[in-house]
Amino acid sequence: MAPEINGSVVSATGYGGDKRAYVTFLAGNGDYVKGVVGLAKGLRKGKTKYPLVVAVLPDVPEDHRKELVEQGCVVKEIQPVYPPENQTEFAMAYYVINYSKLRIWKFVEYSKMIYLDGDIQVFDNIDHLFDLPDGQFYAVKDCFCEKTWSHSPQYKIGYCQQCPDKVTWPESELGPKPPLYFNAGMFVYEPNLSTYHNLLETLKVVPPTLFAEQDFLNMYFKDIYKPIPSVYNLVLAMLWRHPENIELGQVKVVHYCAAGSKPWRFTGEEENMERDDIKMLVKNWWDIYNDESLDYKNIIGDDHKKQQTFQQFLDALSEAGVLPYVKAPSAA
Ligand SMILES: O=c1ccn([C@@H]2O[C@H](COP(=O)(O)OP(=O)(O)O)[C@@H](O)[C@H]2O)c(=O)[nH]1
Ligand SMILES: OC[C@H]1O[C@H](O[C@@H]2[C@@H](O)[C@H](O)[C@@H](O)[C@H](O)[C@@H]2O)[C@H](O)[C@@H](O)[C@H]1O
Ligand SMILES: [Mn+2]
Repeated sequence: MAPEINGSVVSATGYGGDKRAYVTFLAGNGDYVKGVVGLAKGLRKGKTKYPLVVAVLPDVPEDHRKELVEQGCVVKEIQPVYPPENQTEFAMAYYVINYSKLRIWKFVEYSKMIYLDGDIQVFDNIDHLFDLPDGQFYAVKDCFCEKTWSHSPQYKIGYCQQCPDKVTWPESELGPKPPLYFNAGMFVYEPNLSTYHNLLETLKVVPPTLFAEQDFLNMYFKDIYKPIPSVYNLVLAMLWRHPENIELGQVKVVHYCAAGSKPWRFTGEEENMERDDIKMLVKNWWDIYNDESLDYKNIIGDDHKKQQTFQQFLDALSEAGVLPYVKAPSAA
């Protein structure tokens, strides 16, 4: 039995025991904070049992952090991670900041986490994914058919893992078929300090490529990557690229990554944004974002709020190294 401090359980290894949480990443002082607020409210609507941790870069302003705490998020500041100097053109210039996502491997006060991009919405309870067997890296297969892939060999020959029989991979010209490739907007993983340090050391010697940290994570975890169904991360382009692979009514998680699809910036002018299913998914996102009954302040009673504040106080002490991870006594 782990030792106790002031009646609170301290996990024996200073690690998270069976502590679980969702985690997302927020950078800059722009409008992605709306995505994270929407995600917090969507997880609450699905009655998740677990908190949402937000890893924020130093450039996230105080008012955005305050809004996230008021929405019940656990805000943790991280330092940026930059890839080695290189002339690489990323598919999107801003992808360079996405390497900072790697900091989430050091959140070892949690034993298992589900990472979700800030442009993702969860429309159903997916807590059961935390029960997937340890030791694997779970994520959804990506699609190579969008223009963002136009510099890749896959795109140039019309090959996509979503329909591997459509174009046979030309082994004689391009070598062995690439391993299955996941979209890094959503994944189930276990924080671990030695993995964290090894990720950062490996990054120093791996030249950056088109899809930045997504490519890097695919290379790093290729031996333990386990695909999970697209219902857990609907990359929107699947709706027009591989409709035969999608049953929209079954989708639990939607990833607004297609060009022009970010709900909080939606104009409907970009290609495919005039589609009825896209307009419906954007409306579904706004319905949650605007639903005041899902605001944290309207959900909890005062004693829970005190408990939340006390836990954040303990988190701060543990983060400062004053205490190993300490779990506040349950309010129940
Ligand atoms: O200005 C930015 C750009 C990105 N992000 C975070 O980085 C993630 C990955 O970027 P994005 O989702 O735009 O990439 P995509 O999935 O569209 O390729 C976002 O979801 C946010 O969580 C952010 O906070 N601010
Ligand atoms: O930094 C690289 C990013 O690569 C991925 O986004 C891509 C990918 O999904 C392509 O397949 C789509 O075509 C494209 O639109 C989309 O931007 C991740 O979603 C994101 O979290 C992040 O890792
Ligand atoms: Mn995304």
